[in-house]
Amino acid sequence: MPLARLTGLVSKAFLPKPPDSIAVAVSGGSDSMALLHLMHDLCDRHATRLFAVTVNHGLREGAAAEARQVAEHCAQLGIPHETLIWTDWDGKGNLQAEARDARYRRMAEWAGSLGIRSIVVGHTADDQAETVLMRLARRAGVDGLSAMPPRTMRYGIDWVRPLLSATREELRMYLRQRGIGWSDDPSNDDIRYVRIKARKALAALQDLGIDATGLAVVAGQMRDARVALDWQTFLAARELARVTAGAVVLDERRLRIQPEEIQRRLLVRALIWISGSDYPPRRNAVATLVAALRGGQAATVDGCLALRVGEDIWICREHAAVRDLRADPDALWDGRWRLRASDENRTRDGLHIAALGPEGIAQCADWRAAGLPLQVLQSTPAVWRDDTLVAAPLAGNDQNWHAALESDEETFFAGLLSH
Ligand SMILES: Nc1ncnc2c1ncn2[C@@H]1O[C@H](COP(=O)(O)OP(=O)(O)OP(=O)(O)O)[C@@H](O)[C@H]1O
Repeated sequence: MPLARLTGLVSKAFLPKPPDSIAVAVSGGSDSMALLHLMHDLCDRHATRLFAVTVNHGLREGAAAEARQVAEHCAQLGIPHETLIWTDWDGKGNLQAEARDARYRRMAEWAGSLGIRSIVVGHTADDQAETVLMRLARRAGVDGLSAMPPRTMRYGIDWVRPLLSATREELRMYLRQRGIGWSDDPSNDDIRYVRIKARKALAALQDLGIDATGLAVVAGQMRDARVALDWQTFLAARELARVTAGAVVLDERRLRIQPEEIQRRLLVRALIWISGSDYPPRRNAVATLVAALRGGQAATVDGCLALRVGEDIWICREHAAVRDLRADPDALWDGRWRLRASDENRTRDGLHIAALGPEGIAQCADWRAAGLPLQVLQSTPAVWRDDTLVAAPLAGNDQNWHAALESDEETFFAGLLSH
């Protein structure tokens, strides 16, 4: 009897009880229609206000009619429903990915305007298994194979996926038992999409006894392994890492005795924290960087520079990656530095901030007194008037200006645990 199990899955996702108001994202397909009903029952029991939302991407004939059907269905259940229209695609990039991203953004904006902080989505064990297969094809490691998490914070919304261990068939059985219909998206049969290829491959793997539930369990275990690795990386970082002048400094001898995966994770997190990138650098790029450092060489990746200085490895911004940046002196510089003048009355006209770079060092006679490696100092912010250096706070040449990181050492350490 699937009902009790499915009811249990949605209540478990919101223990001890759901928030006062919550939204469910309904495409009109079987997964999200089942989710709509399961959430309706749950919210009824807890007097939670449930809202529903559908995004019409306008990409298929029939999309508007499907959205209308969802709206009518919600009206019968007494659930306020909104259809959001997405017509902004500029023809660039991957349509599927663009549509997904736009969908999440639009739904987040809509929820924010109603004061809703959580949106429930209907990803299933089948979606999870397809994701695992696609990631295997891309030679993913523990992180990639952990597939979709049960919750994600994105665009200020807590996205909840309570059905990750339920199969599509289970949900369809639930709908049939209740006499509820759903729409079938014809693109779900379009073999040009990698996801649909993975779906077909999954069907073929049944003969080997590999099914969606089994692969979803693997994804869950990978997620646990990932959390354990993140903790191990965090504890290692506390032992051997520190932040100085916006750079991450690693004690090379202590780093070397860590398992390779921990070394890699620590380097990756340092690179992400410094570059501000949303994505980790490619595996090959990190492997090349590790090899270079072992050989005592410096290497660059994603606008960052890693170099060996005595017993330490310094990872800093590559000054050339930010040297052309021009901003007003009060702006956030390179996504993480904020400059302040102690004398607020001094004129700022004609000033801009750019990396100190070799040109700045050339105008900074006693930069060595700062005790920082040359390359690190070059990547720090400096105040300029045209080509003339006005202040280089980290080189200590003008006491009137101070530079502070918006994202400090604690943020770096916390970032090691938040994935
Ligand atoms: N157009 C949409 N409008 C609102 N929510 C959507 C939309 N498309 C997807 N979602 C949400 O994201 C979840 C997963 O999306 P996915 O693309 O895997 O689903 P689908 O195959 O389009 O539909 P379903 O999961 O309902 O069968 C859906 O279950 C639903 O909660």
